[in-house]
Amino acid sequence: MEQNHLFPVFFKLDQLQVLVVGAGNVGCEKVSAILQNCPAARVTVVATWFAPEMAGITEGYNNVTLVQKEFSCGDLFGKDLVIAATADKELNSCIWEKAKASRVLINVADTPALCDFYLGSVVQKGNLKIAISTNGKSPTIAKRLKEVLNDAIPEQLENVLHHLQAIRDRLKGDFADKVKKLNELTSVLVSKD
Ligand SMILES: C[C@@]1(CC(=O)O)c2cc3[nH]c(cc4nc(cc5[nH]c(cc(n2)[C@H]1CCC(=O)O)[C@@](C)(CC(=O)O)[C@@H]5CCC(=O)O)C(CC(=O)O)=C4CCC(=O)O)c(CCC(=O)O)c3CC(=O)O
Ligand SMILES: NC(=O)C1=CN([C@@H]2O[C@H](COP(=O)(O)OP(=O)(O)OC[C@H]3O[C@@H](n4cnc5c(N)ncnc54)[C@H](O)[C@@H]3O)[C@@H](O)[C@H]2O)C=CC1
Repeated sequence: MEQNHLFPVFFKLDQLQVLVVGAGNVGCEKVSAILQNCPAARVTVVATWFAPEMAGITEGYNNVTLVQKEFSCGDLFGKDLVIAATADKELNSCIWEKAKASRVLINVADTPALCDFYLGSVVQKGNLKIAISTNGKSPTIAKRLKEVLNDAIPEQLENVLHHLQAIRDRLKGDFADKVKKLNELTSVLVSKD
């Protein structure tokens, strides 16, 4: 079977600078996804025009800056991640070239080959977060699977996480002891009986 070789990580976007170029449907979706996951994300959106929805999506977020202008190389300065979401293929690959030259990680929304990273479909239940990727095969299936998992995961899991954190903080002994105790305590979750 083919395998998905993407390596998943969870970014702290309140400690990083994100640039989104383009504020049409796709730019709006990406900014919305970022803010739903990390309301304190530091985001700059550069676009020649802004879809009206962008105002609503970013309203009240003083960590988001909207700049109406054409993209220029200087926009990448000080950025950690870039999402190119313009409908102009040539411009997207120009942004890609400049990002690579500056060693800024880039996602070109319409061109998987020019993505250093993909956005995932995200299940969120309190402190739990599950990111789903189909290796770019079908984002729609990722979205559906998110809905299935969202329904399947009980709300009470949040309580379990809080209790486990309290136990984890209280456990004495060395690292190996703690690992053993925590594994014993949670074994019931995966027992076959
Ligand atoms: C490779 C990737 C790169 C990236 O964007 O990061 C990528 C690429 C492309 N998406 C396209 C289309 C659509 N994308 C969505 C939706 C989502 N797309 C997302 C991620 C990713 N999309 C990355 C792979 C993730 C993986 O590994 O599975 C999600 C999960 C996360 C997010 O974007 O936040 C989010 C669901 C969020 C949610 O709700 O849970 C829908 C459905 C919808 O909106 O309902 C459609 C229309 C239906 C269709 O075309 O399938 C096109 C064609 C563009 C065109 O034809 O013009 C390309 C380009 C191509 O494939 O060549
Ligand atoms: N990865 C994904 O999830 C998906 C990707 N796409 C792709 O994403 C791309 C964007 O699609 P839409 O948002 O619908 O396009 P759109 O035409 O609605 O918006 C394009 C945006 O780019 C901006 N822009 C254009 N030239 C610019 C420049 N020189 N400098 C700064 N900003 C500039 C415009 O001002 C506008 O805000 C398309 O190529 C589309 O195929 C489409 C659907 C899903």
